[in-house]
Amino acid sequence: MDSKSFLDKEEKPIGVVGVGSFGAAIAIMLAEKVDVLVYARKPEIVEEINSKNTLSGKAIPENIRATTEPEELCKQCDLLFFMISSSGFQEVTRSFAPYLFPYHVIIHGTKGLCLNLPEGKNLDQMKRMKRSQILTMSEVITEETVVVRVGCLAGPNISKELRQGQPAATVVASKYNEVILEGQRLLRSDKFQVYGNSDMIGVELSGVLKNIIAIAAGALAGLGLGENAKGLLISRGMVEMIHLGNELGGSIKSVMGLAGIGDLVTTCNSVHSRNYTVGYRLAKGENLQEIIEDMEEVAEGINTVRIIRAFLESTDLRAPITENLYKVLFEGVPISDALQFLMKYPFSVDVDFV
Ligand SMILES: NC(=O)C1=CN([C@@H]2O[C@H](COP(=O)(O)OP(=O)(O)OC[C@H]3O[C@@H](n4cnc5c(N)ncnc54)[C@H](O)[C@@H]3O)[C@@H](O)[C@H]2O)C=CC1
Ligand SMILES: O=C(CO)COP(=O)(O)O
Repeated sequence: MDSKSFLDKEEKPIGVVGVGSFGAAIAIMLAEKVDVLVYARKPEIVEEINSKNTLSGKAIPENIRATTEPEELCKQCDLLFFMISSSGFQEVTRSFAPYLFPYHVIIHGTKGLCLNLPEGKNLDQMKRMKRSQILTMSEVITEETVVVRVGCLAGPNISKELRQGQPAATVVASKYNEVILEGQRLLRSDKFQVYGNSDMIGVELSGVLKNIIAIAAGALAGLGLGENAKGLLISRGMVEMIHLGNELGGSIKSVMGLAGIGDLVTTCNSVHSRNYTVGYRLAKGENLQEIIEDMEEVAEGINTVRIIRAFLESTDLRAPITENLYKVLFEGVPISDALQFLMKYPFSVDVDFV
């Protein structure tokens, strides 16, 4: 593979928007090959990176520089990795939009959903939602900017493990082959494998939907249940992801790949997963509000459960794990009752999706 970028003869820095846990891990991996310019909204983070070459007190490569200015990032970089949690994604995308041109490429790493609701409406008021009212992050980018070549990054990528240099793999998905090739060129290393997939929506949805099942897996662990129960949850969770992903516009095949079943197994087994941790703490008796207030980072699955529950109301589809988790999270149903309901649910066909 050509070691030069398809974007420009001269290698420009690569932009990383957001240096939370995942953004920092990706910026550090990119810095092994190219110069990196990161955007952070807090001046003290930018100051720390530029003056000390550290982030939260930990050393980072010298070729990572930082700015608080979207305009500077867009001027200096042709390719930007958007690594913002879904709650801030629309706002940040809008702040970049005036400086983006059709030659820019954006690859995002966000495993959440945004909403496209009429003026003045919010999720609390929406009992049911149509697909057109739900946006994946690639849809946000396409809606808010003139950028055409959009991609996403999803897979079993617990950032703590990536920062430790442990082996892992991811999927770069895009309708545009050059976006996939560029993602592979920039991220692939002896420790990091990068697969390509042209079903971007399916890959995005896989990363989004597995968070629901990861919360449920944490709850099972918190209840002290064993590996048989987890095997049941993961396999039924995968079936639920397949049907939901398909209804939302993704391909079944993507759920069966690294971004689907791969990430599902990882997050359902990792104490480093925020979503798993939410479920675990709920099962130990804490309430959701306490957990959210106490967590520094976002567990995307909580909001995803609400959005998917409202989406289900506009379809004939049943998603028993999601529906029961909604009752646990937002209607005060005890986890043990939800589990009993699932044990009695008339699942009968093992494989009904091929
Ligand atoms: N941490 C992980 O292991 C992985 C996380 N992800 C996904 O990546 C996304 C980000 O996750 P983390 O980095 O872990 O979260 P985080 O909470 O550590 O970082 C989120 C970043 O978004 C920025 N941000 C949020 N709202 C903003 C706003 N309105 N304006 C400007 N900046 C804003 C924050 O400042 C921060 O830099 C999530 O969707 C998550 O599901 C994906 C794979 C692995
Ligand atoms: O998606 C992840 C790893 O692939 C991270 O999961 P959490 O958001 O649950 O920490």
